Amino acid sequence: KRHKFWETQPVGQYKDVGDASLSEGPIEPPTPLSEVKQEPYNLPNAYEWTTCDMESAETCDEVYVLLKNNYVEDDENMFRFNYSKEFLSWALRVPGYYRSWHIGVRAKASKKLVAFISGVPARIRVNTEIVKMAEINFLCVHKKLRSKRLAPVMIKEVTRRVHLENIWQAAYTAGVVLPTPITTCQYWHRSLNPKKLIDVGFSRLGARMTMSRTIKLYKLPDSPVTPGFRKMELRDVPAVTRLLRNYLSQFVVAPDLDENDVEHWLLPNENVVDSFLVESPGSHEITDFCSFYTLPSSILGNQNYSILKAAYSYYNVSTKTPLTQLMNDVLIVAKQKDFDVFNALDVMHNENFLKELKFGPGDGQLHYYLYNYRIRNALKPTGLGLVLL
Ligand SMILES: CCCCCCCCCCCCCC(=O)CSCCNC(=O)CCNC(=O)[C@H](O)C(C)(C)COP(=O)(O)OP(=O)(O)OC[C@H]1O[C@@H](n2cnc3c(N)ncnc32)[C@H](O)[C@@H]1OP(=O)(O)O
Ligand SMILES: CCOC(=O)c1cnc2ccc(OC)cc2c1SCCC#N
Repeated sequence: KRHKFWETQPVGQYKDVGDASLSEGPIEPPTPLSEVKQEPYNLPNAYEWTTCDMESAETCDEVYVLLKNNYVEDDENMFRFNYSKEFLSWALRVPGYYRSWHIGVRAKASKKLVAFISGVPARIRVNTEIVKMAEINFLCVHKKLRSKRLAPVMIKEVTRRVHLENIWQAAYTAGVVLPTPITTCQYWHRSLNPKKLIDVGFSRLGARMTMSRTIKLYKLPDSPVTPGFRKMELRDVPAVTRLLRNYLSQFVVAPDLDENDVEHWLLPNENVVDSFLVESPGSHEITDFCSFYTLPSSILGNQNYSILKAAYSYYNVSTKTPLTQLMNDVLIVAKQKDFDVFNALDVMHNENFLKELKFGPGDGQLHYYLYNYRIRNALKPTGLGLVLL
């Protein structure tokens, strides 16, 4: 497949795959800041760049509406992600963020927001190297402006603005195959409300299964079973940071999280992220941690339902409680909070609980990418310790 834009970029090219002579690390060296293009890339005449100040409720709402109507849909156009405003604020206003990396495109005449792309700073460890990167997300062009090569301009502009902050690498995911994934993950889904998932057409009644039999199959206890299982609190940040840093050190690619990052990304934030831990009743030692984020989707073209309430597995650490038991407690809490489905990728140690806890494999894949950074050895999802939103 011809990638007229991606063939020009410092990313692993298909022709490089398997070339052992290429070393791990940056593909291109940094440019002297004085040589980075100072002015924005050109847009078609009718459009103009805008920086989206996500601290402004009005701008946050414009980004929310653009994504709600034009962001990612599944292949059967059954769902479209419906990231909430508070979620977008959380995902974009991260410790040390750059407002200039929240980039919009407006139609000059109407001032309507018609496209968006975002970057947030992150420290990502690749093997033993900790690399300052931009995590790129929420790339979106209005449905009416598709296939006009706007995306490459958006990508070059966010690249330029990231370069101006002396950062030369990025991480991103996509459902589409581009040059060249560092690994490819599978989505898995655990029904919590099987009746709704069947009604919307996502799930089908199994052969020789009645609806009541199916509901019984996915039934969960009313409350978690692990002694000492409780919501994470601010006072837990140091212990959770230690637990998580130790756990993530085993993966080839993982975020390098400090207490500030843990407080932002993992402290419970209503309707955005939920996190729990196991505190040993006797020693008060924190032995396990689990978390999920809330990402609803619009249900497209269904008379009875308009929103799918989905929870997405985030970071989970088990050092004492069996991972399967810990994750079953998370499913119990998600059901209590009226989620319809609990989703997980086959990253980290997730494959150890997926089948036993009645997850089913999805038909979508998620490809992970690094920009301007080559990884020497092919990476399996079990070697990946990074969950992007
Ligand atoms: C050092 C810092 C570096 C920072 C930058 C790092 C890189 C960050 C990269 C971004 C990471 C984003 C991560 C992220 O946000 C998570 S993935 C979600 C992306 N968004 C959506 O799928 C929303 C719905 N779709 C759209 O809005 C449009 O279809 C988009 C805007 C996707 C493409 O608009 P369009 O009107 O449909 O298409 P044209 O404008 O005509 O452009 C066609 C060209 O765009 C390439 N394309 C298509 N989809 C892509 C995708 N998801 N990533 C990268 N490239 C993508 C495509 O291969 C082709 O290039 P090629 O000819 O070479 O093949
Ligand atoms: C019921 C299981 O599917 C989803 O939860 C879901 C919801 N909304 C989407 C919106 C866009 C979309 O585009 C790929 C997929 C979904 C999916 S399946 C992949 C995400 C997971 N897990």
